[in-house]
Amino acid sequence: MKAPQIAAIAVGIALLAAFPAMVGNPYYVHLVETILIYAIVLFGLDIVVGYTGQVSLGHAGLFGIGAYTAGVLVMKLGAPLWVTLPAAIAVASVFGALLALPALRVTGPYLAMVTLAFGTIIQILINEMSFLTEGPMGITLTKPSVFGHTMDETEYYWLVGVLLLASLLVVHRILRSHLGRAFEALRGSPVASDCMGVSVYRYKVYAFVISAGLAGLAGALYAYSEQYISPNTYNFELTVMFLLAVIMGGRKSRIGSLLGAAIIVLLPKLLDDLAMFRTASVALAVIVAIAAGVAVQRGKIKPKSAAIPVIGTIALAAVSFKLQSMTDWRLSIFGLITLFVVYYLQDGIVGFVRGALGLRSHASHEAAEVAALAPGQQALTQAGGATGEQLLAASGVLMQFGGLKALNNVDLNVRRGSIHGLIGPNGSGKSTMMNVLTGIYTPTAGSVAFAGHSLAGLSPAQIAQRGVARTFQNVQLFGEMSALHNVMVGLHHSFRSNLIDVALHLPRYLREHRAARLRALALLRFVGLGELAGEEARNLPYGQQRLLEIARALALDPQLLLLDEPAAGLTAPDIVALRAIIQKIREHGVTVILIEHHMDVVMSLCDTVSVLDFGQKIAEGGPAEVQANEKVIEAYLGGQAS
Ligand SMILES: Nc1ncnc2c1ncn2[C@@H]1O[C@H](COP(=O)(O)OP(=O)(O)OP(=O)(O)O)[C@@H](O)[C@H]1O
Repeated sequence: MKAPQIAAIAVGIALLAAFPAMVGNPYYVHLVETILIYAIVLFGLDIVVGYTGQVSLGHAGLFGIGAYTAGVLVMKLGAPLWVTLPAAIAVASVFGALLALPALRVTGPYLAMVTLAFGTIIQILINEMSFLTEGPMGITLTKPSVFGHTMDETEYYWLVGVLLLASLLVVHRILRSHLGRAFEALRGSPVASDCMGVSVYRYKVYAFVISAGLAGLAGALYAYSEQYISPNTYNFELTVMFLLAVIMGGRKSRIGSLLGAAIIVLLPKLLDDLAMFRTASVALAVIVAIAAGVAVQRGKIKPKSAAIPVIGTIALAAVSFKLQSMTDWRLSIFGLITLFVVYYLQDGIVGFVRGALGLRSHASHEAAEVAALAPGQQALTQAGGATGEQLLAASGVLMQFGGLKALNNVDLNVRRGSIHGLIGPNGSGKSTMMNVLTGIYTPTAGSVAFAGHSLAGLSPAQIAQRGVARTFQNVQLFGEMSALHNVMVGLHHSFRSNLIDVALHLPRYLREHRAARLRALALLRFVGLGELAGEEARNLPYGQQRLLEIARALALDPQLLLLDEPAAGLTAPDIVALRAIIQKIREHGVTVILIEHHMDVVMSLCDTVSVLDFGQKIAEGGPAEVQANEKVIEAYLGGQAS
């Protein structure tokens, strides 16, 4: 972290700590306390929404579970704070795991509906279970006691501040670690995550559990803060507010969460007070005008797109001076502001400001790090096993989609250390074979054995962990992540660190992180992408995206690498470089199955070539032999051959 950043954080913390003394008014202290508590929920919700890309409308329910766990423990057992907070985290985490179950089956609007139902059920249960929760009457609590001393409003505010900072640090560290990269990867491409050994199922559950734990902690803090809890609080409106706050503040950002929390707490208050609303809307118009001016000048956005937010905020400021009373307009203005932010600032306020000021979310010194990398830094490890022995044996593979036999009784035997070509006309079943070998499709009949062990019943992630890596015909990168982080997802298997190691930055995690980073940089250099290590994958040209997929697959330390049309979309010089890369991969003992339409690439690289046509293997042998095979010529050229 750079010195100005550290100074800014120190000033922020000092201001936060001194706030009660500065304002002196308990109402404002309570307001900021609520913002801090909501921010803890939003840190968690952002993991689910911003990082893994799932929708959750169940977080108000989880927040309520935290509040009621603390409330019930205090009411029934007189439990102290050090019991209620961990209990709230634990109970909410268990419910978070339950909430994750539908996310494993459905996505998008369906998931929104299921999580919404979850939240509603929780609210009803709290209402109905009067023997435990006092039902609609609610539970009254006092501020917590520590060592026999009951905290006052300011002391409790400090406690919330400390827990907010602790949550922020832990969440930030998790999201910067291999766990965070796994969350982000499953948003970018679930199928590629699985094929990198990062189980989509497992990491979705982790994300929901961590997120729920934070909601539980925040709920418990909220119970003490309000000193009264009732089921009405944890309703649909609150859950929508939480979601809006993440979107408005800016997803994948802790500052965005804090900003979002401030908006949802302060905006309704602001709309209650006309004078304050006028001042705030003028301030907003000035800020937006300056930000838009800077962005246009730097060429980040076009004047036309800058005009809409500028005009919108100026119009809002003008309207504020026309209004005589806020009462009738409160909800309409709230709705309009929300609509405006969500529609025009799709990356949220933080995303907009970052874009306008040309700031990057990731550090951009990766390219320099590659340049400084020791020449001997190893990219590939030597794959074990005796060259020439059978590595992969697929026999009698049948893959049926309805009436279509995409693969019909196909045998494929691949020797260790070889480059095995798999060719055939379009639609002949090559990619289907890849998907069968990597566990994405379960074959209708037949068997696949890898290194002497059957792959039957294994998930794609388990097959990847056994040493089978792949690239995809339609590139499947994690678009929002840098090239370096894409490769580091492939190195997920090299981490043994758990949540504690990550949260506390224990030596084991730091060692693994450093090693993985160096290895990823070396892999990028290996495929010639060293200069672009810090670039977001989606911004790379198509050909380089293909090379990045190869680097990511190699990060798995595979014994077998499946390349699905790696030369597609590459220029002639790039194809020459690709050939050299594939040769080097083989020299490291990695076996390669190569699907390719560029026949010169196949013929110059492959030791053996198998040819598929209409799902059946029609020929197999050395490149020259296959090229001269009449059935192959017929398949490729149709009737013209004869
Ligand atoms: N999930 C699926 N559901 C239904 N049909 C499928 C599915 N996947 C593949 N197919 C069909 O199986 C056949 C083989 O497709 P596949 O993609 O394996 O061919 P390919 O040899 O890789 O072709 P190309 O070179 O064009 O990529 C095609 O007819 C395709 O439409």
